[in-house]
Amino acid sequence: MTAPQVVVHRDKELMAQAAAARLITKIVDAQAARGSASVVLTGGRNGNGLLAALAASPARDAVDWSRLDLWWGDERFLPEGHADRNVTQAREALLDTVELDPARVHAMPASDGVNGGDVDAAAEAYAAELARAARPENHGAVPSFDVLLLGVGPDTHVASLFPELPAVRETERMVVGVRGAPKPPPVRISLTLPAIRAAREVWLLAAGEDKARAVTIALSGAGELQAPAAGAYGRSRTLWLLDRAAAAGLPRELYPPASP
Ligand SMILES: O=C1O[C@H](COP(=O)(O)O)[C@@H](O)[C@H](O)[C@H]1O
Repeated sequence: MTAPQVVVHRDKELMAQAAAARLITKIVDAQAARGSASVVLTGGRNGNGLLAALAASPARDAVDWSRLDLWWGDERFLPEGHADRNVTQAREALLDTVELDPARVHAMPASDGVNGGDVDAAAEAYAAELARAARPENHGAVPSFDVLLLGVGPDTHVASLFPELPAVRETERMVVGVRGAPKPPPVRISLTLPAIRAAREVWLLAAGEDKARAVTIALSGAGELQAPAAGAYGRSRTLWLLDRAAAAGLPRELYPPASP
């Protein structure tokens, strides 16, 4: 477990731009070191804000997009192309504007795909795809993602791991089907906490007043069953990227000294 590091930016626009710059650097460094990079995307407002900022950044041309594997931390289990699917929103924000290798874009299954409406079968299929991509040196059933992004929900959910639902208790499987999510749609697919913790770096994004309570709870010692964001950490680094509004409830000792 890595201790959380907190960075606070002035507002959500600056947070998105700074996170995009950070992600570009991380991808370029991973590609220089290992030939390719892998990133797990998140849905939600802050995740899409980061992708839009990346699309607008001139530095995006420093990335070799054809040597980037993209995975998803969760997906709303809806038909292919549905406007509420995280992959649809990511395509609109960034993916359709860069030269990705389609074989390296690992979208989670749709509800009208080969598994039909069986969300458990769809979750198993995604787990199998992750397992095929894992290398022996990864020591697990998922690749060692370079960066795994997570938007933090106002209820402290991350990916589609909601407080007290069975998915957040999962300790064996890497991907699960989720039913009864309190945020629509109720049926989803999610990486589990063990899969999230296989990442080298986990970056949690939260901006806006409506996230302040969740951020304070998750960073103040709450348990992961009650506050799933508290259980999300990376092997080398856990970074909380916030704006001032989301950081407003943090106790002084958690607030970074050099914040504006
Ligand atoms: O439904 C979801 O919500 C969370 C958080 O979204 P936000 O809009 O409150 O920032 C997101 O992380 C997740 O991927 C998504 O499916």
